[in-house]
Amino acid sequence: MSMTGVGGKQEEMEMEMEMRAKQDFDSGQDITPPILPISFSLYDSVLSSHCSSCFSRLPPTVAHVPRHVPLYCSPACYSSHSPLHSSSAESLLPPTCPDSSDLRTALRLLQSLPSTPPHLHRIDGLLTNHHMLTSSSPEVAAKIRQGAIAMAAARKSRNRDNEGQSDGFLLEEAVLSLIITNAVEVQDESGRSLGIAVYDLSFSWINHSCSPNACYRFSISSPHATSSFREDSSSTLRIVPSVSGEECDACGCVEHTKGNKGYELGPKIIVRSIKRIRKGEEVCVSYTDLLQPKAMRQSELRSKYQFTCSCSRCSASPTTYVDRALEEISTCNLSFSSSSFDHNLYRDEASKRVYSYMDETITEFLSVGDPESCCEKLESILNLGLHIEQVESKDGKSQLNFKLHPFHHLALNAYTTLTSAYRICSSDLLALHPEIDECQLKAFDTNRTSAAYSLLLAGATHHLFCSESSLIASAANFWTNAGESLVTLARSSLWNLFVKWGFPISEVSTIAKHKCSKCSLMDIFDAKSILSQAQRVNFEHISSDFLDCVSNMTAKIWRFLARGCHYLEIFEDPFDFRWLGQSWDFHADANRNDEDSKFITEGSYKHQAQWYTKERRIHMYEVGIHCLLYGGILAHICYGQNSQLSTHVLNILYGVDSIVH
Ligand SMILES: C[S@@+](CC[C@H](N)C(=O)[O-])C[C@H]1O[C@@H](n2cnc3c(N)ncnc32)[C@H](O)[C@@H]1O
Repeated sequence: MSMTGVGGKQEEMEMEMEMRAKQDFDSGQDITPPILPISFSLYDSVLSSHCSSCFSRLPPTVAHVPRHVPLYCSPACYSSHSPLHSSSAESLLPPTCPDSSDLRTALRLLQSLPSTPPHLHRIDGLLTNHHMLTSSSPEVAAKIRQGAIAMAAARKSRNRDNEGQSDGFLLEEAVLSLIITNAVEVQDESGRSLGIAVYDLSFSWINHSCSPNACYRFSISSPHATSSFREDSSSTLRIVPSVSGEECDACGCVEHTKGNKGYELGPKIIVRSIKRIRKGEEVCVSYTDLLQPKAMRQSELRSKYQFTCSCSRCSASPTTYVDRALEEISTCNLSFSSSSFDHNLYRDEASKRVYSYMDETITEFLSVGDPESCCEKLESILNLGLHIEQVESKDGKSQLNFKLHPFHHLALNAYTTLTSAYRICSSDLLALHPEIDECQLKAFDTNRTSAAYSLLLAGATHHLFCSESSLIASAANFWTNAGESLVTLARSSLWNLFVKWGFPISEVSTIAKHKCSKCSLMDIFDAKSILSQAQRVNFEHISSDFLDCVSNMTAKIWRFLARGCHYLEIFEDPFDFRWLGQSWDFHADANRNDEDSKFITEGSYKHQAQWYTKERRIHMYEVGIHCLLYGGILAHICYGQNSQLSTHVLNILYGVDSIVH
């Protein structure tokens, strides 16, 4: 079989497709309806906890389920999905396949195709990149070939009479390549990865940009769910296919949104604008993590999707501020006097070493689960940096020290991990010794440090978001997390400890009683339509009012939150980074005042309790509310009013408001 197949015009098949806006959009508008997948599969690791058809979470079960047997939440899911599972031959895949979700998704798609589709470069309009992928690297080619062999073997044993089998594995290879090129990872509301899905042209023809004007979200709901968070499926597709800027007549193929293979259920995808988009402008989403520096993004896009990104962010000259910050490492020469020495030579080496050290630490934490050791190791690299010796010169050996800039992408990853590692330390302490006061105080303090890291992460990401607005989804998530940490801590029953010791600490009240008189965040958030409000008031004003307000309030608690943590104490303010120059370096003790030193060194734990005042509790609560409201507004813009993140914010703010333990 030829690569471009029989009877097709090669030129036509090899055209690069893209999607363009049918009309003008403001940021925060759905530009597609919820689109059903044409093929999808859960990851092996969640097969026993999630419905294989709609991806919703199953109630916990004690029954032993054999590996790779799909489970369903309802008869509707069973009848929608089970026949395909049986006919696609996926149960005949060798049990040794590592994670077979790619192969299962490919087998399901294959099942609905004619045995010899006319083209292997595009199948059902979707680009396979087969030729590029199989000629790019021997490893990728081998992986595709092995997968194709396993798929062909499974199909062969299903059709014992070998009916419809071709001699080679080209079709299997092409479909597997299509999955690699077009599949997206499906995540639940908490960001947990559940599996992969492939959508029809209306989504799959959207190209990538590192400064995209659109993002996507998933709608996962069980057919029997009574939840009110159903997506509005009445909206229409408001983007059109185009070839090099010219609208093309393929529109007919994208008008249907039910999934062209007849799936009635499955994780739906919705595309939404995150910037203003003019009619006719290309709509792009991101295929990669936008908080990675340029070199990492480019390398991932090249190896996975076979293209070199030339978007505005990648081709900016000089490199954008955000991309410089994400990889900024300061170099300090500890014992070498020659100024002619080229530090850059060692910078790449240092980056690699720091990367593998952090990667190992985080992987170890996720697998072994030792949060204390993880915190110690990550903070040591953040504080002390990495020393590289062995620099030979005419003056002898030298020692260089490399430190991550606080916005370095590895530092941002470290803040995320430290937030959860400190939180786990706190619950471990409470679970072990719930009755011992010292342990409760320690648990409170580790939670305080966790909240401080989440605030620093939100502040740092916000700083980058101000220069690169497509980072809105990260900003929404990090502000929400920071808000949740602070509000939870302010509501915590651990404050009773200080009351017990005779410190008058009143409980925090309802959200409404803490309405801020200086900003209108709560009104904007409470308005039925946040978005039209946000647009009217002008989003930039909302952001700057929020930052003014939250900075003023945080100034009253930051030292308290950061206390006792060497790295956090370096930051005088988690939102003001103007003091960080290009060649930044820090002296951890520089910002610590006498009061702070006393706090760390002096007296018994009861003596220290005087720092935990009702004013601090209230400020903490109010900062938390501000972060949640702002995170909720951002979430609304990038995910929509009924999205899981917006609902989560609402639940924290109002759902459990009356429950103050
Ligand atoms: C999901 S498809 C997108 C639609 C595709 N352009 C088409 O013609 O069908 C992904 C593939 O599109 C191409 N692509 C996507 N974004 C691109 C970009 N920014 N620059 C160059 N090629 C891109 C790459 O070949 C990639 O593997």
